[in-house]
Amino acid sequence: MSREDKIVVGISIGDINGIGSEIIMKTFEDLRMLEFCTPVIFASVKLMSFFKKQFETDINFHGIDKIEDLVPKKINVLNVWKEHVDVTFGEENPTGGEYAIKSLKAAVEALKNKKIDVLVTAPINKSNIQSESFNFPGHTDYLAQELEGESLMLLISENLRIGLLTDHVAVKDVVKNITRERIDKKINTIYHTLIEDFGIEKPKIAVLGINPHTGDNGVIGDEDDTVLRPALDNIRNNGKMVFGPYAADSFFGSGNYKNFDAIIASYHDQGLIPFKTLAFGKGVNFTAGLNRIRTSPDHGTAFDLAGKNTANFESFREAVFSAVSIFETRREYNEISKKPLQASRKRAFLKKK
Ligand SMILES: NC(=O)c1ccc[n+]([C@@H]2O[C@H](COP(=O)([O-])OP(=O)(O)OC[C@H]3O[C@@H](n4cnc5c(N)ncnc54)[C@H](O)[C@@H]3O)[C@@H](O)[C@H]2O)c1
Ligand SMILES: N[C@H](C(=O)O)[C@H](O)COP(=O)(O)O
Repeated sequence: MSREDKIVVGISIGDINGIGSEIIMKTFEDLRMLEFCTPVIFASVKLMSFFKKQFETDINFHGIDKIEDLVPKKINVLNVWKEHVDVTFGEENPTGGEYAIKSLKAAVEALKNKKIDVLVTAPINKSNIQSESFNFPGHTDYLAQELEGESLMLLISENLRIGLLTDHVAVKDVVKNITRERIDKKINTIYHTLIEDFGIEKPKIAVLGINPHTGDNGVIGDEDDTVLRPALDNIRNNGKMVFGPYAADSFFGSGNYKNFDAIIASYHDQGLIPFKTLAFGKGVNFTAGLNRIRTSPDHGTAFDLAGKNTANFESFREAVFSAVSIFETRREYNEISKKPLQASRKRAFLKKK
């Protein structure tokens, strides 16, 4: 397989009744995208031809039956299935879930076997994907099982990175999931990803509190004092620049978030509400900490817009750019790390980022 040195970007189709197909095609309609990456869409040529007609685009696909046959400078479509599939835009139904998972499983297999360099996932619906063979609340949890490493859901944009201590966890279960072990693992992951994937030499990390006003000395809950503070003190004593816990309510409004390379929120909405308020449409969801790279847009299936040709594709395009950029930064970091005597090269790498 001649890849002409382009990074191979595998793309899972997501829920076929959502906006996934539209944002993928809008992204690759711009043929300049093919100058720095080779896309492979995991779906079927039949299905993609249906979408092409639906959205009246003149995009050209190159159908392949084996990943080894992919061609650089083409928008490759790997036939993961051959049968006709009914698309019913805007409908949450079992077909949408079934084919989303077929596509995702094939793409993750290719990622594990290094047939693709990075994976960019189009959005899935968390309800219709559930089955006996797939019982995960999202991509992050599935990838954490399939790949190696300690995963972290990390939302990134040009000026903001927010990671989550607990991600797809019901609010009633958040507190019991915030353990010393989890805090150590998540901080370790964000620390290493900032250095290795983003080239930041001495990362500064802020952590948001669990309770309102970080508990106000135990008046509104004591977990900030009994669990979070001791864990962060220990991490600090071991040399990492970790700050907080900060009261979450004023952290973004005050502008304090601009002083850090990344912010760790205690639970999903504490982190994702400010992120999506500040960066929606341009943000990227990166599964950090694993031995392979996966990104996705910062939004979901948007069934209300599906089939209408009005969805914004910029976040998906950013997800492709980010995956490629993280892949290159990590590769460079790993190459330099293999030659520890070249310390000056490593310093230069970290400074130039
Ligand atoms: N990466 C993923 O697979 C992913 C991410 C987020 C949500 N989801 C899932 O998607 C489903 C729907 O979730 P939701 O309704 O909470 O969020 P959503 O992001 O699908 O929609 C929220 C709002 O944002 C709008 N919106 C979303 N994407 C847009 C785009 N590209 N252009 C313009 N407007 C856009 C929608 O029209 C809607 O009004 C849920 O099952 C959720 O779990 C999946
Ligand atoms: N929490 C993510 C968001 O709101 O954007 C989303 O649910 C995606 O999760 P996965 O990447 O795990 O599918």
